[in-house]
Amino acid sequence: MSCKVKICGLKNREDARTAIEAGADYLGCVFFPPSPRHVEPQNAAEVFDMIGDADVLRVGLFVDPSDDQLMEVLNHVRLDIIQLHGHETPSRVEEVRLNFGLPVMKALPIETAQDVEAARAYDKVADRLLFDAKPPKGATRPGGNAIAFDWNLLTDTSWDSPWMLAGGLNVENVKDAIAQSGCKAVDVSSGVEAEKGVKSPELIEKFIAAVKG
Ligand SMILES: O=C(O)c1ccccc1N[C@@H]1O[C@H](COP(=O)(O)O)[C@@H](O)[C@H]1O
Repeated sequence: MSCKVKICGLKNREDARTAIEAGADYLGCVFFPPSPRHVEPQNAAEVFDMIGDADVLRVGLFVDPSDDQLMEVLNHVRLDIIQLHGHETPSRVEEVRLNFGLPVMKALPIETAQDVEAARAYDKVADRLLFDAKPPKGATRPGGNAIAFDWNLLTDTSWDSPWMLAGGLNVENVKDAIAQSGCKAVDVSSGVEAEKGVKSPELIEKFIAAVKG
C-alpha cells in the first residue's frame, strides 16, 4: 500500500481540485486566525465541496479550540477528522471526541527522544497521531513552520494509533523522510507553497508524485 498524503492549509477550490486530481488522500483547512492559511468556515466548505464522491478525507485543523469554536465550524463544514494542533491534554482530546463524535488526530511536537516518549500519553487516546517538529522559540504558530525534525527518532517505534509524519516536508526530502521514519502517511503545508499561505499547484503535484510514484 502506498504512503498516504495530506495536503494542508488549502484556501481555495482550485488548489483543492489540483490536490484531489493528483491523488491526495486528505485535505486540510486551518481554523486558526493568526495563521496565513486561516480560512473562514464558509470558505472551507467550498474547498471541501470539491471532494464530491472522491475517497478523500476532510480534516479541520484547530489550535486549543473551545467547544464554541468547534461548534461554529461544524455548523458550516462537514469534517471527517478534527486535528488538534495546540497544547490539548489527553483528557481534552477525549472530551472533544465525545462532545463532537468525530475522530481526533492529535499533533505532537518532536525534537528529542523524550518528546517521542511524551507522545505515548496520547496513543490509544487519540484516533490518530501526527508527529510534527517542535516550533522554534517565539513562533507565532505551533505548526506550519517548514521545520523538520530528526526522522530517525521514529524509526522502529510502535504505536497503537495510526500516525502521520509532518514538519518541513517537501519534494526533495519526502522520500528520505518516509524511508527513515517508516511512516505510512505524510502531511505537508509549507513545502507545497510558492509563498507563505499561497499554494503552488505545481509543487502539490510534484509532492504527491514523489510520495506515490
Ligand atoms: O499551517 C499552519 O499555519 C499551522 C498553524 C497552526 C498549527 C499547525 C499548522 N500547520 C500544520 O503544521 C504541520 C507542518 O507544516 P509544514 O509542512 O511544516 O508547513 C502540518 O500538519 C500543517 O498542517
